[in-house]
Amino acid sequence: MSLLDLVLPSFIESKTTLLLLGVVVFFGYGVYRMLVPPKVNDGGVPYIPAYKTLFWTFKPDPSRIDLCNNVDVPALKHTGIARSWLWGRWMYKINDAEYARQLFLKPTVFKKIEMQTSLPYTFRVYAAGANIMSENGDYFKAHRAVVMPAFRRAWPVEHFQMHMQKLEGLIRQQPKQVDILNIGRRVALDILGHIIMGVDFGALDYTQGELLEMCWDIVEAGVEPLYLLFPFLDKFPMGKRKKAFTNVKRFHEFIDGAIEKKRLELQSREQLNEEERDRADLLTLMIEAYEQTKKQGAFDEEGRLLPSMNFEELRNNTVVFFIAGHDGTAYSLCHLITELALHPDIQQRARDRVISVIGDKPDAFPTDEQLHELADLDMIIRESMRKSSSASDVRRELAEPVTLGPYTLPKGAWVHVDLWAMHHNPKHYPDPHKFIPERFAWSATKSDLAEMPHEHIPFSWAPFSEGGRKCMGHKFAMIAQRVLLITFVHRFTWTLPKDSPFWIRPRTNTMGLILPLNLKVDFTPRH
Ligand code: HEM
Repeated sequence: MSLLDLVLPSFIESKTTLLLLGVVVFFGYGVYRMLVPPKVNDGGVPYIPAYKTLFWTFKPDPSRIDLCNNVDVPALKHTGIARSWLWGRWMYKINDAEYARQLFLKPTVFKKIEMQTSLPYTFRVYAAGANIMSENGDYFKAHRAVVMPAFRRAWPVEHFQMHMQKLEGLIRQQPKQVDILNIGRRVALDILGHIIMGVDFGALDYTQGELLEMCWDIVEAGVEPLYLLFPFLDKFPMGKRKKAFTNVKRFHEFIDGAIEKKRLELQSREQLNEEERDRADLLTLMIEAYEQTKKQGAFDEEGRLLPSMNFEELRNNTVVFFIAGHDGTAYSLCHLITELALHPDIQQRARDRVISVIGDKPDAFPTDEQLHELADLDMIIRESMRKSSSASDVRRELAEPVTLGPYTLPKGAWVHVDLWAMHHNPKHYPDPHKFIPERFAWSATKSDLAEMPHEHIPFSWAPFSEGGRKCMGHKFAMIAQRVLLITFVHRFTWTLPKDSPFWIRPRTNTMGLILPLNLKVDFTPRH
């Protein structure tokens, strides 16, 4: 009789030991799967060891640029594609614009990942359920029929003026060591509250504290790297995470109330005219389109009747506008301020240009025409969004096998364009770590595609994604950044404190939407 025969029976008899053994096998298999990706007949796509991603994600003092430089760009250098561990699974990561082009332009093959079926228990699904961002095919078209009319509009400067004045006042009160993330989030929330729902969140006035806290708690929970890497943890929300789930419930109630109020207002009045439409908030326009499609149905390009959207989905889309819109806008503003603090010469050139158009009176603010005339400032914004894209990636699921260069990826695989790695791919952008707005000089002209120089590779700049599923708020987000840039260079000069760690490299989180960590800036009023 061997030693094993003696030990094993008594070992197995104990239920606790068996349970423990089960847990060890379960987690052991999980760890093994993280270290060794399952074999796939894809033509030999290389893989990035998961421990590397984990190390650069969770190391103290993290930075997305470190993850990009030390893991993504070297791994993708020769192939433009590699397998990577994210969202609790292996997926394909790409940073070659030619591969990205296929993903952007073939939405029926590179489908949106329907989170509510693939990872139904996650915070993201709890917060935003089925919405325009997550749907495919006819369901996406049904959402688009209701959402799109809200975005077919102009964005007059009057939408921004009051918020910019408040922001200016706030900085003037205490111009040194300004916490940029904090003010970026405040201004984004107030602007978005205004344009999405016509609600004043009072973020720049430091009023409405509870509502604000609730929104920020949700926003923070959405970019928590631990849950982005290991989504199964959302099955057991505890502590801070549990509080975030509760806050989502309260936020839903708040939005439901606002929708109901607006519906009643709309019922008691005539249809909106053109001028009212340009001033109306997105929710009002969306409810108008929703009521119309409920009465008359929504149809696709071939005249086929589309499924109808329900009330909950109307709310989900409002939540998505807040989550996607607030974070993207806030963090892009932060990155823009950082780049101009690091590059005083470019800051001054922008200032000279702005003064040449709007003058230098202390309260000068651009008119709509002047805003249009200053479109050439977008090259600074574009370069900032290239160097520090607030969205770090764009993910899709394959509806059928796809060939990318020498590789064939199987049906069902998840593929994501790593925007950071693509925007720092030296093949597309020589000296990718340098801030050179002139790379985008061609984009200042009206017919930008016609003016695009041959060396600029189409689709290599995609902070808003591209193709049929490009960000619906992209025009608004570009204008918001232009207005902020104009206001800031006109009213202030600014720099980083001497001891700022950002002089050496930016400190940011590493997954999801990318935001600066502990960034402080010193402002000096010009008037
Ligand atoms: C600088 C700010 C912003 C950035 C960087 C940004 C980025 C993005 C990106 C990368 C996507 C594509 C996601 C994907 O394909 O998986 C997207 C989609 C979307 N964004 Fe934005 N966004 C910004 C602002 C906004 C704003 C202000 C709104 C609305 C108020 C908005 C609404 C949307 C919507 C509705 C979609 C879904 C489009 C679709 O799936 O067809 N975004 N955004």
